[in-house]
Amino acid sequence: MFVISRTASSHSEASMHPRTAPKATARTISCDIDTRVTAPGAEFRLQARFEAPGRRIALFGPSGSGKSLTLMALAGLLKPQRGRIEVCGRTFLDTASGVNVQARRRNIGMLFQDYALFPHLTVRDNVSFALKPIFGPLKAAHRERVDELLELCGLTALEGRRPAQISGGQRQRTALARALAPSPDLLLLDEPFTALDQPLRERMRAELFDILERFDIPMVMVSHDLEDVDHFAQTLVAFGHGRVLSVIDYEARRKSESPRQILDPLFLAAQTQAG
Ligand SMILES: Nc1ncnc2c1ncn2[C@@H]1O[C@H](COP(=O)(O)OP(=O)(O)OP(=O)(O)O)[C@@H](O)[C@H]1O
Repeated sequence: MFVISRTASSHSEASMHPRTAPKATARTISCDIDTRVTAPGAEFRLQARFEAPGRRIALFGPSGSGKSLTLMALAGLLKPQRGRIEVCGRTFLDTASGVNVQARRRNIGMLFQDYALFPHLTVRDNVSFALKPIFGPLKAAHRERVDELLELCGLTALEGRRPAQISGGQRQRTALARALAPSPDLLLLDEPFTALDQPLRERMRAELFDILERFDIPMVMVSHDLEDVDHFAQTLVAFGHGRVLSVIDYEARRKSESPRQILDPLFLAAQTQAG
């Protein structure tokens, strides 16, 4: 679907141009779910209701407020007891009519804080994983896509190494390249920078932003980090104690307010609700 410059010598120089115009589908995520998750001696009720426009959506809120569970429901890894989820014009879940699109059919790329790389596979094999047929080698077009992603993410020289033999930032890039390999329609990121030190976090934020823009992929990011939110969010969905407290046009508010002016009251509201 995309052409990546073959002449680029490093990921920072790589250029990628959509061959087609950006997807015209409505870039809205609407979620209205009500479910309980239980663990021995504990139960958590998640009532996440929001409609969020924009290509970069941040789910923001204190620890334990239901952000990751909501992300899992979007991905199809958690089936809510009741509700409806629509992503960019596609209905993924509608419990009233019995619709529940399987996770692997949602065409969603995921990047989690621990990266979940296969430790026994090389960087190249990790990136190729989702494209690999059960038997036989990769198709030529897929091999080319993996080559391009390795180059774009600055991993070509490391393609033969295993996750234990590369740095945290390189692991993060490998996980990102793997998430992008099947040309996902949506990228879900759960605290993707948590494992990185501050200078690397800043660099990876910039690199991820650049890659998302080049691929023109909408994304939903879970974070309770003010700088992550400020770097990425167009729309902010604020969580508190299993509920959505508000949906904010972050980009518009940022024109006249600082991140703290926007985010501090949300944290306060979440704590008040929890208390
Ligand atoms: N599989 C599960 N079974 C039972 N309870 C769970 C399960 N997964 C999460 N929870 C609970 O649900 C609540 C919300 O969890 P969730 O991971 O969505 O929070 P979060 O907002 O993403 O927090 P954090 O920012 O710390 O990751 C927490 O109290 C958590 O302990």
